[in-house]
Formats: sequence, C-alpha cells, structure tokens
Amino acid sequence: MSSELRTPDRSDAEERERDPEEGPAVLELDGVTKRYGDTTVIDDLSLTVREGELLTLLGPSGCGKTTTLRLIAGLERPSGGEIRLNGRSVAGEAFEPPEVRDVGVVFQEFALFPHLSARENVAFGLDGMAEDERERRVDDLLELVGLVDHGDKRPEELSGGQQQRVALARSLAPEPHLLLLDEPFSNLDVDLRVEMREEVRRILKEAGVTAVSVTHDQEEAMSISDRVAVMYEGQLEQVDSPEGVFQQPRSRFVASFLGHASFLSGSVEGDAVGTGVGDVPIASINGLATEYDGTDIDVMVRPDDVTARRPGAGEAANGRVVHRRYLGPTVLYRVELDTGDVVGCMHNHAEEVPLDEPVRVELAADHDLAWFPAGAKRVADGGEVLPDDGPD
Ligand SMILES: Nc1ncnc2c1ncn2[C@@H]1O[C@H](COP(=O)(O)OP(=O)(O)OP(=O)(O)O)[C@@H](O)[C@H]1O
Repeated sequence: MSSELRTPDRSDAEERERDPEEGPAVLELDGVTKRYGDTTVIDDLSLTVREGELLTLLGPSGCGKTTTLRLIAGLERPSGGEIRLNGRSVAGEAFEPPEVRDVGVVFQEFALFPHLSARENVAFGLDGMAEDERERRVDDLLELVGLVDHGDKRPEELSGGQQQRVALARSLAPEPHLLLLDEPFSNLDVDLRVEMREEVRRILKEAGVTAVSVTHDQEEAMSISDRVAVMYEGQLEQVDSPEGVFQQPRSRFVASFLGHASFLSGSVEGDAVGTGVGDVPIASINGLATEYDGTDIDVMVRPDDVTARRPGAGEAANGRVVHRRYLGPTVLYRVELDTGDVVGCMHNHAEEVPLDEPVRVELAADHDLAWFPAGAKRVADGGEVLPDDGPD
C-alpha cells in the first residue's frame, strides 16, 4: 500500500474493530427531522458515527433509511435538526452541497461507466492529480479490492461481485471522510451476497474508512457492521452492536425484526421466574433482580435457546409440537407449552421430534436472556418501561 492512501495497517484496523465507539465523531445527526408536506418521514433522529466505524441503518421498507442517507449526502435538506461532519455543520442553519461534503456514495446499481475499463472507472474522480501518483493510487486500490488482474476489463466483462469491487474502489479513490453504501448487495445473487459481505467489510476495515450502510436484511446488517441502528417509521428503535440488537433488544419490534423471537410469560418469585419451561434463575436474565419480585414479565428466547425432545423415563412433558418447518440443514418447530405460550425451537435432523406428541422443552441458552415487563412494548437502557407509542 502506498502512504498516500488512508490505509492503516492491519493492527490499526483490528484495534478499531475491537472498540469502534472510541475515537472522534465523523458524523453526527442531532434531532434530524424530514417532512414531505404533512408527512414526517424522519422524526427527531440523533446518531453519532465514530472514525473507522461501520454502522448499518436497518429497517423495513419505507422506514426512512434511504432518506437518512440522502440527508447525510446532502441530496436532501432536513426540515429540522442539524447534521455535522467532522464537527462542521453541513445541514441545519447552514447548508453544504453534496460536492463539498467529502462524502462518497456506493449506489445499489454500482453506477459504473460502461465504456471505461475498471482502472479508468477507479481513476475517475482523481482528476487534477499528477499522472504517476494517480496510477499508483489506482494500483493500490485495485490491489485492495483484489482486481489487479482485471484492471483493463470493462464492466460488462466483469462479474457482479467484481463490478461491486470496482464501485467500491472508485468511491474510496478520493479518500472520502465518510462512505455511504445504499443497499450495496441487493443486486447480487444469494451466494455472492454472502461472500461480498465479508469482502466489503475487509476492504472498508483495511482502508480504515468510516461508513454508513443501509439495508433491510438483518443477516447482512449483523454480519458487516460494528453497530446496527434499527429504524421504524422514521425513528431509531435501538443502536447497538450486532449481538446487542439480536440478544438484548430494547423493543419487541427489534426483537422480532432481527429474527424469530418467542416470549415465555412468567412471574418473578424470589431469585427465579416461573415459566412454561420451569424456573429460570433471574441471574440468567439480563438486568433482572430481586427488586422485581412479583412482577409479571416476558422472557425473550430465540429458537437456538430452546430444545425439545421426547421426555426421558421419569420426566414430565411440558409441551407439544404444533408446527414443523423444514429449513434445509435445520428444522424450526413451534411448540405449545402447557402454559399456552408458543415458542420457536431450532433442531438439526438428528434431533427431530414428532408433530403433535408431548415433548419436554428446556432452555439451552449460553448467554443472558432479554426480558420485557408483561405487555410493555419497549424498555429503556436502564430497564424502565417506556410509553407504548411504538410498534408491536
Ligand atoms: N420525495 C419524497 N416525497 C414524498 N415522500 C417521500 C419522498 N421520498 C421518500 N418519501 C417517503 O418517505 C418514507 C421513507 O422512504 P425511504 O425511501 O427513506 O424508506 P426506506 O426505508 O429507504 O425504504 P426502502 O427499503 O423501501 O428503500 C416512505 O414512506 C416514502 O414514501
């Protein structure tokens, strides 16, 4: 790598990966609102992205992800609030147009110039740079994205994944302070998508670039991001590490949007919660303590946290399999517990259990479980219940 590229060595990249919340703020959204006529599509959104961090905006179609990206790029003006880049206000009282924001964008459709080679596409935007320096920069970028041997090919001669690498290299060429990626994998087929997630993360980390990506695909968000910002109806539901949003959701919407979630109802009694799968120690439930004694709660479990099997000798069944869904390598069961709760449960084929027969369901979680007060849609970081004005 040449020293002209902002490409810290591997140990720097790994350092950032370990603790992305350290370091200066590159992007700050402060109470940002966007209205079209009477419709509010972004509602009081605040978010900080730190240097070297890869953050993904994740949410269902229409929740405002692309609008947020366009506001950051300067393609839209906010109706209220402020956006700062490296501490400089770019939208709010003042407005800085996109071309001076030093923000790169990788579009869904890659937007490569069809008549230019990969090398020329990457070099585009480096006008004004001395030719030998530009050539060196392009060489470095082609190496970074693994396309050294394909520089002379035009986009139509490259695979989808290779085109995406060119698009990424082109966006990185002018060394933007912030890179925005709009659904970067949506035009790739499934296998390639999974491969390119790893590759794009490696490239961004190696380049040490700060990036905000947008997707509605939970798996993608969790596999490429340092932090995931889950959006719903123009608001941020939760901003957390992939493990945080998956295992410790702060709202039932986040719990269900990130994957299959079931809820075990129970009541806190002393140091345990009585549920349909037996007593669960409060020590294995995140943030639960004896002060909640007597409180009715719902413990969230993922299919991997639960097992179901035929009862052994002297064991009582506590549920019945009511649904079986074949998923290829695994089977997802729905089990109705004697208490009436229905829980999802994932098994491999060696552990198949018959439909309709009594089974013994047990918890097998290797991490602390999340919980919500009975009926509450969301909880704050401190555990207190928030008003039920959000989605289910
Ligand atoms: N120019 C516009 N005028 C009016 N409404 C708009 C405009 N642009 C977006 N919207 C509305 O704002 C809301 C958020 O749109 P946005 O494209 O940001 O959502 P999204 O989360 O990116 O969705 P998707 O995943 O489907 O791309 C939608 O209800 C959309 O109809």
